[in-house]
Amino acid sequence: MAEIVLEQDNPGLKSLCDEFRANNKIPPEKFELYQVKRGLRNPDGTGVMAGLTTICNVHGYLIADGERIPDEGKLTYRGIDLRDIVEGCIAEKRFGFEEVAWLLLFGELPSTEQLQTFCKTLNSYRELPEYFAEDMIIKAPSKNIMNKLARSVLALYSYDENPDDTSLQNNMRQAIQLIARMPTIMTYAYQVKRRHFDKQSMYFHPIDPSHSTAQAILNAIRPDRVFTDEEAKLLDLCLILHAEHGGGNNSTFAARVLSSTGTDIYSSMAAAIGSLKGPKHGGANHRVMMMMNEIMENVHNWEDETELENYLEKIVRGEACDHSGLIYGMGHAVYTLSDPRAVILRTKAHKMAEERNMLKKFELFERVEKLAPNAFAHVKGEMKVISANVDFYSGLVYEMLGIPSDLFTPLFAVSRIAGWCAHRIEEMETCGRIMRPAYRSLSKSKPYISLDQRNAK
Ligand SMILES: CC(=O)SCCNC(=O)CCNC(=O)[C@H](O)C(C)(C)COP(=O)(O)OP(=O)(O)OC[C@H]1O[C@@H](n2cnc3c(N)ncnc32)[C@H](O)[C@@H]1OP(=O)(O)O
Ligand SMILES: O=C([O-])CC(=O)C(=O)O
Repeated sequence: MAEIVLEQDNPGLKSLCDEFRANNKIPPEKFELYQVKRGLRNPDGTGVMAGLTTICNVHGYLIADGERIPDEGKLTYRGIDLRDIVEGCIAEKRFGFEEVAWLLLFGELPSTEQLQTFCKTLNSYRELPEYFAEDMIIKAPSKNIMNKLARSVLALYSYDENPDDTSLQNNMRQAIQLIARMPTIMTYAYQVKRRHFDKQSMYFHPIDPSHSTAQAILNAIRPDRVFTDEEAKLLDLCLILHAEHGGGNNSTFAARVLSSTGTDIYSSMAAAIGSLKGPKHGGANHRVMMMMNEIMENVHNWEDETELENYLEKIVRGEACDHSGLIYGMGHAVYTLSDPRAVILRTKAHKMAEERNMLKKFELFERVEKLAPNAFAHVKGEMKVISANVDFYSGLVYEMLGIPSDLFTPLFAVSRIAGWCAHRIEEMETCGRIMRPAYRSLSKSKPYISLDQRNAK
């Protein structure tokens, strides 16, 4: 008998899938019957309470008489309203991402001296270990930068003399080094991807130790290393907005689940990166731009709301775009009326679009944001309150900053690693019990049949 050719559309592979389908059915009603919290959600859609945290609070609804009442979203880092952090940094004309990373890790805003020391420390760790770029990034390029980020973070284990020590001191050292190195890994991986897959020039500019995280990124991805202070501050704002979102978002939860086993930081951060890559999570910012490009190509009159809504309905029916049935950048597990990060990004995108003569495109985004809930309601028959999430406008802002789409989701990871590390440390220092939920088994007991008897059937 020949072996099965493991290639797309091969009949042998298809028959394996038929075998799987025939033996692996779980009727959807069983979830209700056994009161299984599908997606770890309560019947009203709220998340199952899985832990306690002092790092962040995500507010998206009110509960009255046991019902979820939609509300404007509010996000606080260590108790401080995200909007106040953003406004504070803008008012003082400062970069804010490093301050936020400190706040998330340690629990209080830093003093000037603490902030300066922290920035210097980050800058002194931006360079990767000797031969890391050559051996881990250049030699094995990946067309997906998130994949390369995860692999590189995991590989850092081999370059760490003390990788498995999970004491607070060692976790803190590793966390700060990772926050410092993520931009370098991301930009190197991007350069190698350009050269290898896109057949373009690759450049490794020297790292400037005086740069903030946002400046370091622009310095590394611009061929001429030129960028304005306004551009760097805008990227910094995006990093602030993406740094943290509570313990329950999928990637942070993944980091916490792995950390609860006592495994090393590199394993838990690689898992979080893998989670964030998913199109229902951080990967949505890339999908939004793909979806909007398709809308721009297929909707004849961008100002015709009926034509646009019809197209959005096609997307929800799974007949257009990636056929997932999702309008990317819309909806959220917690937020209902608004995601505060999307509100800030919309304002920024509007201003940038005015300055760059791109208002027509921005207004199309706004129209999609307005019409998506109707399209969703018409197709699904549900009047669910959905609004734009953080991923809806971020790609547009990055695009206007000249940042390639390859980096949209990786930039999310470069920022969110601050939150992931804070949660890992909190999990290990304050919880200390392995996460181990249960799965109800639906399998029926059956005897083992010997190979001869099976063949005789
Ligand atoms: C940083 C972030 O992770 S932000 C989120 C980024 N993700 C996206 O933008 C992808 C599009 N949005 C979605 O897929 C969802 O809204 C999520 C993943 C964000 C939240 O999912 P849930 O909490 O399960 O959403 P919720 O309970 O509100 O939705 C339930 C139903 O509405 C559907 N739905 C929710 N949002 C959308 C959407 N944008 N487009 C189409 N259908 C949607 C869900 O698929 C689900 O349908 P089903 O019951 O037939 O399976
Ligand atoms: O909270 C979530 O489920 C997803 C999200 O917005 C984030 O992680 O920023």
